[in-house]
Amino acid sequence: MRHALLAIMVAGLAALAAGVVTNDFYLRILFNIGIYFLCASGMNVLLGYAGQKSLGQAGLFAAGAYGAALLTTSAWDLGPWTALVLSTAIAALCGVLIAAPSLRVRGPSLAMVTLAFGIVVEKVVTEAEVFGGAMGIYAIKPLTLGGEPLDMRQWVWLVIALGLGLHLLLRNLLTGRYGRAFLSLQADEIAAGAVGVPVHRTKVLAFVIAAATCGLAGALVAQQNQYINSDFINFNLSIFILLLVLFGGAGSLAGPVLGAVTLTVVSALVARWAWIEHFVQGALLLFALYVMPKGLAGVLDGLFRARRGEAPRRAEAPSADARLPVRAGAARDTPLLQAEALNKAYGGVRPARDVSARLTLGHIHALIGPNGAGKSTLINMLSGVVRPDSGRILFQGQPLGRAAPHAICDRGIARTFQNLRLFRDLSVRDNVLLGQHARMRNGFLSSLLGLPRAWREERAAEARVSEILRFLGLSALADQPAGALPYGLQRRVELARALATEPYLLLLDEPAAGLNPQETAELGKLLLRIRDQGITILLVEHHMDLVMAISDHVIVLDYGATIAEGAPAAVQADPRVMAAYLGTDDAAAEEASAEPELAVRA
Ligand SMILES: Nc1ncnc2c1ncn2[C@@H]1O[C@H](COP(=O)(O)OP(=O)(O)OP(=O)(O)O)[C@@H](O)[C@H]1O
Repeated sequence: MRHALLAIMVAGLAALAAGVVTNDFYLRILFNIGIYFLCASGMNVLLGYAGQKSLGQAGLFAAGAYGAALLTTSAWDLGPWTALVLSTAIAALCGVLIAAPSLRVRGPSLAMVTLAFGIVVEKVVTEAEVFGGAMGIYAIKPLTLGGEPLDMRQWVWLVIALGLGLHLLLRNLLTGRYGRAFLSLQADEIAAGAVGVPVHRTKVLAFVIAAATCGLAGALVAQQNQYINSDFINFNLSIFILLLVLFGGAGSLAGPVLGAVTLTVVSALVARWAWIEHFVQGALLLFALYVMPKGLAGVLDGLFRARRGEAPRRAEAPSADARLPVRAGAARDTPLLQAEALNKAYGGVRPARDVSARLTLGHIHALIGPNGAGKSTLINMLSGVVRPDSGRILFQGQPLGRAAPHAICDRGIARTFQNLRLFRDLSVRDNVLLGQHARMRNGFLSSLLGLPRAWREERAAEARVSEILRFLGLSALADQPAGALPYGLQRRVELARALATEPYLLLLDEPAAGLNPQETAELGKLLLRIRDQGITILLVEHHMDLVMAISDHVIVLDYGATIAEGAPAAVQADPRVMAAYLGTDDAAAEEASAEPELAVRA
């Protein structure tokens, strides 16, 4: 609420300034700030939150501008307000187009593809007859109020109103499950999918939001000027939009406004020396990247944070009375999971050879084997991160087929990773809330509009997450960035995040790796409590003491094949298992079988 009031106050002050200013030059600066704010707000979602680097935003600006131009001047002859809405929609559709490559390429490659998109659009609008060639399109209908075209002051008020509306809508969206989902993409796409975030869909959404706001800005500029030509659409514009976000503060709600105000004013100051303008932009980009990587918003935030001081970093003991949120309705008449004859090969390496496994509801199953035996590969196949070459997996009697990781998570299989994959810059609470992503039912519109349903879902998810944090003894660390915690606690946060997906089956890839003996013993107790709350566990582990102490059933892999399975004691005494671990030949294995008390160790 405080944020909304502040935003309304800032917009009110800007509107007041527009009301008293008489000079057209200053009104135009205010108009430009509004236009660039619109572009930057959407770009902030794409770059600052979702972490997708696009250098083609000028192409989307063009889609909106030329959309409005053609819709109001050609045979369609639409009204200017209808054209404004439709051209924004056209730009949003182009956003889907530009999002397509992002599903395949990342980082610099994505930047190159989007750059190519911008250049192609620039070429097309310069050359194609339909866009008026280099001359552009004239006599675009301006927006009207009561039949009269808006005057400059009214244009400024309009962009301020649109900017405020957009800011409040995006704030609703970004402070809830969608904002967290965008941030998770930026941090780690594999982990995002594993906790239930639909990676492709969320990426496309970010591109569409950025495209729609750029398109809206383009349409407004075309309608205000009443003409558009290819001079407006150039690579500099794409860079400028990028700079607005980087300089203002990527990933901060205040970033776009700080960027738009500062850079528009600076541009206006140096506008009369064209050669300096580009130089200043380049210098500001370098300055933003090197000196303040989190932009102006980051600098201001840092000042406030320094005053607030640091919070404690100690975990408390897990709370004995906390209860995990558990999904009802696990099928009891079939095995929880059945893997049948799974095979996987990477060139000559075959980490899965006809692997079959059967997991029973309410048990702790351990998956053991020497290094490189194929344990992580099996976990990856069960969680959809890796597709088996052949074989099938049935979960609660239904085949998983080619389901994506987020869909598998949604069906009730959660996982942790051998090499931690936390969202390091997010707080512990947000990491765990991301686990709730697929359990929350508020859709895009209710989140964007901040409807009561979205608030209720958010509060309910927060309550469940608090309970999970209590269960694991992490409550005191909820507001700490996950990446700043000691390693053992980071492992616990990853476990909390997986539990937040409310799984039937929890796949744990070496959860005790890097833990000291005391932490390992605590982990063992926690896993037993998790099982007792009805969650089945498949545990990949090298700590044999832990495996033997808590498992109900052990599966042993060697060279991608199952060599033994059964109760822990029986498996421990199995000569094939000892041979695999000790690297002995058959004769030695026979000999070893005569000494059943020999402990199996990794
Ligand atoms: N993406 C990949 N590309 C090529 N080879 C791979 C890939 N993933 C796994 N492998 C190989 O498959 C084999 C099994 O790897 P996996 O990580 O499943 O073993 P593991 O039993 O989990 O081993 P560890 O206990 O050391 O973690 C290894 O030889 C590994 O190098």
